[in-house]
Amino acid sequence: MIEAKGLAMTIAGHSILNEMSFAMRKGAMYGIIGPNGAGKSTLLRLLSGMERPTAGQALLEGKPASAYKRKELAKRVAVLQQGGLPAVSFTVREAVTMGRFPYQNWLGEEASEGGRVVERALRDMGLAELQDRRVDGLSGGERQRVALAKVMAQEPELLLLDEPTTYLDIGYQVQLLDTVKRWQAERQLTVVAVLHDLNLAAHYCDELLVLHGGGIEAFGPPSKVVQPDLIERVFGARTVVLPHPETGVPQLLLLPEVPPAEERREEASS
Ligand SMILES: Nc1ncnc2c1ncn2[C@@H]1O[C@H](COP(=O)(O)OP(=O)(O)OP(=O)(O)O)[C@@H](O)[C@H]1O
Repeated sequence: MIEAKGLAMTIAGHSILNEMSFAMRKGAMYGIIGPNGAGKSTLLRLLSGMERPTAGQALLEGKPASAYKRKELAKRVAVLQQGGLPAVSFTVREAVTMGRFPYQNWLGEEASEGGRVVERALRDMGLAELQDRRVDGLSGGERQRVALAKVMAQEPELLLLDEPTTYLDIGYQVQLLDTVKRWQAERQLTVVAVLHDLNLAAHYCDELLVLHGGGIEAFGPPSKVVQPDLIERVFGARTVVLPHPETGVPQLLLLPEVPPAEERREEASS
């Protein structure tokens, strides 16, 4: 589905991504992880065709994104950018319906199919009750759910998500990723998500691509990648990795250098 061949990006004279090559298969979910500034969003923009690499190629189904016509590309690839939707004055339903633009004629019309897809996207993201509210009056988390419903209304084959759980409380983080995962399974959707929460990444992603120092530090299933030595090398954070008691998925616990607050209070009072 996706193939990076010698993909490299230099911005303002700084090499952000060195030549990297990898392949991602159709219907799987991938997490891109790495420290701040590692080039995760840059890589996502290169995969989507929003930016051109300085060297190499990002291929979608064997063709560079630039070889697709705009609407044809939009039927295949949807991108949820960092920060989601801006505070626009459209209603929630109108904003989600905009996701249907690749299927509309020049008058903005399409066959009845579109209405059903929009209904489902609104329902899946828990937005049915908010559908007549204006987007600029919503909270950051509500807007993020509208942004995801809009990209899903686009019915893409490849969904690129840049930190989709930003602004969401833990309940909605899980709801959003559960929904994406169900879509992935039902529709053979390929998902590539930049995720900062490594525990969520380990739970939801089939494979994790770790960016560090301009290159790929590791690429593989969470059980191989989520290891304390790799996490310390890449993020400079000490951790303990334990299997989740119910799922067995590797989960990280942070090991800060300062002892817990409660312990410090007890020491001070004794
Ligand atoms: N237009 C630009 N001009 C100059 N530098 C840029 C530009 N876009 C990105 N960069 C730099 O490229 C590097 C990678 O940025 P990118 O946003 O891809 O990182 P990231 O891994 O997504 O970071 P974060 O986790 O903080 O969101 C950063 O050092 C950033 O400052």
